[in-house]
Amino acid sequence: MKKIAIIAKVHDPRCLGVAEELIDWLTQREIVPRVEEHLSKQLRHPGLAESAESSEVATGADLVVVLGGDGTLIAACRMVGSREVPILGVNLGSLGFLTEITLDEMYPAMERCLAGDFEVSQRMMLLAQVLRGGEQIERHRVLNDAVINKGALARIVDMETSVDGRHLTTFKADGLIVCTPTGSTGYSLSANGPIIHPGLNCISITPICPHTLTNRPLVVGAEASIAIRIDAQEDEAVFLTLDGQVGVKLICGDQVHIRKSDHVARLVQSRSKDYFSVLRAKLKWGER
Ligand SMILES: NC(=O)c1ccc[n+]([C@@H]2O[C@H](COP(=O)([O-])OP(=O)(O)OC[C@H]3O[C@@H](n4cnc5c(N)ncnc54)[C@H](O)[C@@H]3O)[C@@H](O)[C@H]2O)c1
Ligand SMILES: Nc1ncnc2c1ncn2[C@@H]1O[C@H](COP(=O)(O)OP(=O)(O)OP(=O)(O)O)[C@@H](O)[C@H]1O
Repeated sequence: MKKIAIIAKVHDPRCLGVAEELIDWLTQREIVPRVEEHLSKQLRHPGLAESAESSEVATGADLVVVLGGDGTLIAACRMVGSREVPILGVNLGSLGFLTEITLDEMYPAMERCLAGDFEVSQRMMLLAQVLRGGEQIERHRVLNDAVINKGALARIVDMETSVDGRHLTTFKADGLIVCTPTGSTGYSLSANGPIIHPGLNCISITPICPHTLTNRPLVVGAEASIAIRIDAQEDEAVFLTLDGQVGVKLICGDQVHIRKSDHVARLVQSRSKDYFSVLRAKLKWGER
């Protein structure tokens, strides 16, 4: 393993410091890492790392090291895109549900990665498309979720939803979360969605505050094709938010199509913890 990319949380002095140390460590092993331009500009010795645009930082890499929190890891998955490069997430954020390697574990984990001795957890992602007047105007890959949400005005949004071309229901709600098993512990969890083990391949459709006594989150198969038609007044703001980080303004009649991506994210696993211990430690699951 010779080509390593480093993606660090922006404007974070702690992440910058750890990145500097990691670059020194890699330099001693005759590896020239690649970093994003914003990080390169802040390094004390920028010559020790190649610099690339965010969209290119993972090109040709054997491993991507993420220094930050869950948000940085999610953003890194978008930068990796379809390349399926293994991602080692080192938690320098607050929760660190997805970035499960601690700073103490970073160098032993790096040693193992360089020796090719590591396991990855393969995570399904979703592809979300927005169609306006039958034309695709947006296309995004997400690790966690695609969320339709109303704007500031407190009006219900009507979302006519079908699965594999069959009518499911018209959700009347504040919004709708369509998430992967990885994303099930994010926003969907807050909307009473189920916790889904990331080893499964499936999609959860979780309404946000539906105005009914009977709606419950629905889990469909990974091959399902979900279509949601937005029915809102002209002056109402409705948004599609991808992984909580990219926003698209929707208008009445827009169709949001969501299905499994052809590509997976590959997260390097910690040797010291498993998914259930992370659930207990980070989300206090099962505590009473
Ligand atoms: N009410 C909510 O719970 C709510 C609202 C908006 C977004 N979100 C989630 O935040 C995600 C974006 O994360 P961010 O860090 O960029 O935004 P953020 O900084 O707003 O973080 C939200 C929190 O969710 C945690 N988180 C993110 N993905 C997770 C996952 N898969 N499992 C468990 N915890 C997770 C983060 O560590 C953070 O503590 C979105 O994809 C969405 O799932 C949650
Ligand atoms: N390199 C990067 N490229 C793009 N966006 C980034 C990058 N680093 C951080 N971000 C953005 O900064 C936000 C905050 O980062 P992050 O979530 O990692 O920190 P945190 O809130 O401290 O940690 P946690 O998510 O574990 O609570 C992310 O949602 C992401 O949008």
